[in-house]
Amino acid sequence: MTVTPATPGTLGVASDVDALLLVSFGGPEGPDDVLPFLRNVTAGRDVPQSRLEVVAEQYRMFGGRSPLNDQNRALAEALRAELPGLPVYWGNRNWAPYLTDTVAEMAAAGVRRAACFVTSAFSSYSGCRQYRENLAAALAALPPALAAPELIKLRLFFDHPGFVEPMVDRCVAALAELPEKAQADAHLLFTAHSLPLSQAWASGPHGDAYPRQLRAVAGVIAAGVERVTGVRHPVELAYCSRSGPPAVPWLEPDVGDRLVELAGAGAVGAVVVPLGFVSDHMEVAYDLDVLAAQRAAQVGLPVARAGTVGTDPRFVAMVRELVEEIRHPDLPRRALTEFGPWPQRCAAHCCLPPRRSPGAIQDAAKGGRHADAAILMGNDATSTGRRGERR
Ligand SMILES: CC1=C(CCC(=O)O)c2cc3nc(cc4[nH]c(cc5[nH]c(cc1n2)c(C)c5CCC(=O)O)c(CCC(=O)O)c4C)C(CCC(=O)O)=C3C
Ligand SMILES: [Fe+2]
Repeated sequence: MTVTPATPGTLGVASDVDALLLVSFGGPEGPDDVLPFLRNVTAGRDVPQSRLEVVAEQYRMFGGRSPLNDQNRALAEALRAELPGLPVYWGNRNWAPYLTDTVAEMAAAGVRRAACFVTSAFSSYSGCRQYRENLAAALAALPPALAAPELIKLRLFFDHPGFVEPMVDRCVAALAELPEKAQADAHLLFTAHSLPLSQAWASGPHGDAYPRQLRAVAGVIAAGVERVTGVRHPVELAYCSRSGPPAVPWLEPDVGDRLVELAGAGAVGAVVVPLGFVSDHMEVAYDLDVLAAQRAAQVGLPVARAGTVGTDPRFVAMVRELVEEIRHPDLPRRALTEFGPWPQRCAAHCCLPPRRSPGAIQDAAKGGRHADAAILMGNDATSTGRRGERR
C-alpha cells in the first residue's frame, strides 16, 4: 500500500486514518428509554422477562438514566483534545447515537478510513466479535449512493500500560480508603461482567481467553500495587451482572458471594476492582456499589471500590497510540502480559458466538460472509500477504 508521509503539524496523528469512531454499548437516558433499550440488548437472546423487569427496576432507581452515555461523551471530548485534526465520531450498539446512523454520517462526510476504538478491553463475543458484526451491519445498511468507509477496529487493550497503570493507581487509592488495620492484608477482588460458560469457552482464538486475560492482567496490576505499597495482596477474580435463565451456567464466583466467603474465611478487608469496565456505568454503580457492597456490609467486611480508567490521560493517550500503530506498523506495540500485544486482526474463528447455525460456522471456516465481516473490521490494512491465512 502507499504510505503517506506524516504532515508537519499532524505529527503523530495517523494521516492515512481520517477519523476515529468511538464504539460502545449505549445506555438509556430517561425512564421511557429503559424498556426499549433492554429489548435492544436482549433481542434474539435467551433472557427471561423476569430478569428484564429486575434490571428495568435498577435503571429506574437511577432515574432511568445510565451514566454510560455521558461517560462516552466525556471520552469523545478527551479524544478530540488528544487527536487534534482527527474528527471523532461516536456510535453505540444498543442506544442512540446508533452505529448505523453514525457510520452513515461518516460516509456522508466523506470519511474514507476510520480507526474504531471499542470500549471493551477483553476477548468475548459480546465485547469484541459482536462489535465487529455491528460495524459490518452498519456498513451493509449504507445507502448505495454513499461510498463505504474502511473501518479498522483497534486491537484489544486489556494489557496495555495505558489501561493497566491507571488501574494500579486506582487500586492504591482504594486501599487507602479501607480502615487502617485492614489495609495491609486486604484482598484485591478483580471483577468483570459474567458470561455464559459457552461464551467464555469460545472466547479468543484458542478458547477460554476471557478469564485467562482477566487473571493475567489482575496479576500485573497486583504487582504494580506491590511496587507502590510494598505489599503483595492476595488476588481474586469474580464476576458480576449475571443474566440469562438460571439453568444456563455462567462464569462464577459472583462478586457478592465471594465477598461473603472471604469474610467467612477471616479476610480483614477487600478492594473491589472493576477490571472488566472502563467507566463507572450501571454495572459498576449498581451491581458493585449497591448489590456487592450490601453483601459485604451484611457480613461486616470492610470494602472499598477502585475507580475505573474513565478519561485518565494515560488511557486517552493509549487510544492515540493504538491509532498510531495502524499508521506505523513498525511501532512497538506495548503489552504487559504474555497474551499481548493482541493481534490487530482477530482470527476468523475468534470469539465465535455460541449456538451458531452449522452453516454460519462453515462460512466462517471457509472465509465466507461472516468471516469477511470479522476480517474487514479486525484487519491490519498496512500489512499484506496475510490474506492466504484464511483460505
Ligand atoms: C462481556 C460484556 C460486557 C463488557 C463489554 C462491554 O463493555 O461491551 C457487557 C457490558 C455491558 N452490559 C450492559 C448492560 C446489559 N448487559 C446485558 C446482558 C448481557 N451482557 C453480556 C455481556 C457483556 N456486557 C451478556 C452475555 C448478556 C446477556 C445477554 C446477551 O447475550 O447479550 C443486559 C440485559 C439485562 C441483563 O442484565 O440481563 C444489560 C442491560 C452495559 C450498559 C451498562 C449501563 O447501562 O450503564 C454494558 C457496558
Ligand atoms: Fe452486559
